[in-house]
Amino acid sequence: MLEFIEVSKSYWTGTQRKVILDRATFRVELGNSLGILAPNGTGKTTIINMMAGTERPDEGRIRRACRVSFPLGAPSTMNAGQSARENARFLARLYGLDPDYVEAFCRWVCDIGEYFDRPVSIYSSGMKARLGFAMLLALEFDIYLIDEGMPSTTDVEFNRKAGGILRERLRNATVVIVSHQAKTLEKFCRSAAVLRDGRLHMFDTLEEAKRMYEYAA
Ligand SMILES: Nc1ncnc2c1ncn2[C@@H]1O[C@H](COP(=O)(O)OP(=O)(O)OP(=O)(O)O)[C@@H](O)[C@H]1O
Repeated sequence: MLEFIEVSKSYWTGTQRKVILDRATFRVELGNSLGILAPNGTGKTTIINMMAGTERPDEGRIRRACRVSFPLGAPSTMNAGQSARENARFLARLYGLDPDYVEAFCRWVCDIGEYFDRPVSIYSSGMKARLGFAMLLALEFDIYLIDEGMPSTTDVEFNRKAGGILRERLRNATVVIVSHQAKTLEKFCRSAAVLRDGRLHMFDTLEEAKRMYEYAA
């Protein structure tokens, strides 16, 4: 279970205070994947980063009683000067896993041929997205954090494979996806929330959340 207790977070923009969360209390229960809907610039990434622990709340507490992932696509998960192979093996050592397994898994998921052994700095954005997804799914977490949906590649086959892997993983794990569009959440989330004016409004179904999101838009 991942719990926010009376969490407040805001930024000073230079002229005013931008409130992301205002004494927000909510829980992500294991087995109940959650989608959070919010317009651009309202704080989705900040909330995901607070869930991951890379951003601190100004006030309140965040309890993680399970293994919570780093966010999918977080730039800090890859060393651009190293190859996908080196990144995968480093990640394996960091998490105490077999480097041969993690390398083989990432090589299979990425499917980027000889580029797997070339530095990440020369990859296209689609290749980086594939590697980010592979590195996240190579590790076992109870809750996977995804910012703005699955990797945005144009490769239909990869998208199908990635969706299949995530669905398989969700038999035993939970996902939190933040997005500005409901379509991104449809495939993977059971319940949903809408972020508005510093509050997270929780709903049992995505349909209910969509109604509030679209009504208030
Ligand atoms: N370190 C910071 N200092 C000041 N303002 C910040 C900082 N980080 C984020 N913000 C502001 O806080 C707001 C929320 O940012 P955040 O990136 O969490 O939003 P988002 O909903 O993920 O946006 P997008 O959908 O555009 O990616 C934005 O207005 C952003 O400019």
